[in-house]
Amino acid sequence: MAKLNFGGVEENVVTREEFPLSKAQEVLKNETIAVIGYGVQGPGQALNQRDNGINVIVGQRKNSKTWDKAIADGFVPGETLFEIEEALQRGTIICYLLSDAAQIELWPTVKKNLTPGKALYFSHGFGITFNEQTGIVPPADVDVFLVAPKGSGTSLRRMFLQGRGLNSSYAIYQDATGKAKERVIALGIAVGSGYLFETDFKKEVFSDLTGERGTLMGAIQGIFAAQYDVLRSKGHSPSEAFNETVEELTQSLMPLVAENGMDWMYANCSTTAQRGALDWWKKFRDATAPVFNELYESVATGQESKRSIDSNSKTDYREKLEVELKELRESEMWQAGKTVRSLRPENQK
Ligand SMILES: NC(=O)C1=CN([C@@H]2O[C@H](COP(=O)(O)OP(=O)(O)OC[C@H]3O[C@@H](n4cnc5c(N)ncnc54)[C@H](O)[C@@H]3O)[C@@H](O)[C@H]2O)C=CC1
Ligand SMILES: CC(=O)[C@](C)(O)C(=O)O
Ligand SMILES: [Mg+2]
Ligand SMILES: [Mg+2]
Repeated sequence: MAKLNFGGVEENVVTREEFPLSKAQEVLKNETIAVIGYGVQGPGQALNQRDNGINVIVGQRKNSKTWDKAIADGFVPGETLFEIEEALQRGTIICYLLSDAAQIELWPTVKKNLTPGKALYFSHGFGITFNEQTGIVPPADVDVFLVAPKGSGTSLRRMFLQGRGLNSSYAIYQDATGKAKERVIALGIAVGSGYLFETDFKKEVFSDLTGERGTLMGAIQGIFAAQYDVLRSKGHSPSEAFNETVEELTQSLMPLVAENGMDWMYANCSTTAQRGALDWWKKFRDATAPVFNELYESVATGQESKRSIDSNSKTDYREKLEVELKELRESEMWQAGKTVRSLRPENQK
């Protein structure tokens, strides 16, 4: 555990230095990690664990697309790939990586197989925090914890293969065995986390639901669309509007922010741009703060979780999501983006 200063606030974090992979392997050496769900997080976490020498198996619905995906990834039916109930019986740590809505439906089967001393692992605080909506109340004699990668499972795997690591939060909800902390940290390292920071189930889900509806996915699409539409309404071409709204950000400026912070990115732009950005950013902050407060309230009161469960429990939830994703994809802005991406020199045939 390292104590680091985050903008004046001291936090305990876990780095690979004081909890190396060898220690994670030692902690987990007698465990069978059963990854239930092979959508986005499932593959990333299962493959990284396997590459890290952890005894991991996958539980999926037989002859489903994701069953076939697990086979294509090298999991072997009857050896490391099982139908869900058998994987639950074999697993000593159950990684519950179905979609949050699907976790509700399967919970009775999972609960039945949570025998004393096992552990129930999540990558989101959703099911436990909103258990009045989900019904997910674990038995008292099992460990319950989470490792929440702060990013897509696809990135978790890509970064692992590049020798990098996606940061994760971790939280312990129940420590029935007295070993919950070492189990959760070991798993955090085994799934390929960069560093681990501590949270609790409620803070993880409140922040995560806010972030994905806010700057990470929802607000960013909204601000892109607003600027693009204004530029187009003033007669700017799609190329000019898209490059000025998205392409320059993703290709040039965000990598500079990632490298060394916002002031570094500003300092690598013109002084004209710096003056303007420093004059305007607070205006955007003040205009959006009320929306973020409304969003957080909607998360904290369970409205967002209810909306997610109601929508994503319907049998045609994926088709419904695809209709709206198609609208995004076929919007002028993102159609212009498709052409802009194709014109990147590295994409030229
Ligand atoms: N997508 C991501 O990168 C991230 C996900 N998480 C969390 O990880 C967990 C898993 O998320 P994802 O991988 O995105 O899930 P997902 O939405 O991709 O679904 C995972 C699996 O659940 C299966 N599934 C769906 N409905 C089912 C049902 N009724 N019965 C049996 N299986 C069913 C799907 O076929 C899929 O294989 C969730 O708690 C999520 O909040 C956390 C961080 C990032
Ligand atoms: C990728 C991630 O961290 C999200 C946006 O919270 C999610 O996929 O739920
Ligand atoms: Mg997230
Ligand atoms: Mg999320």
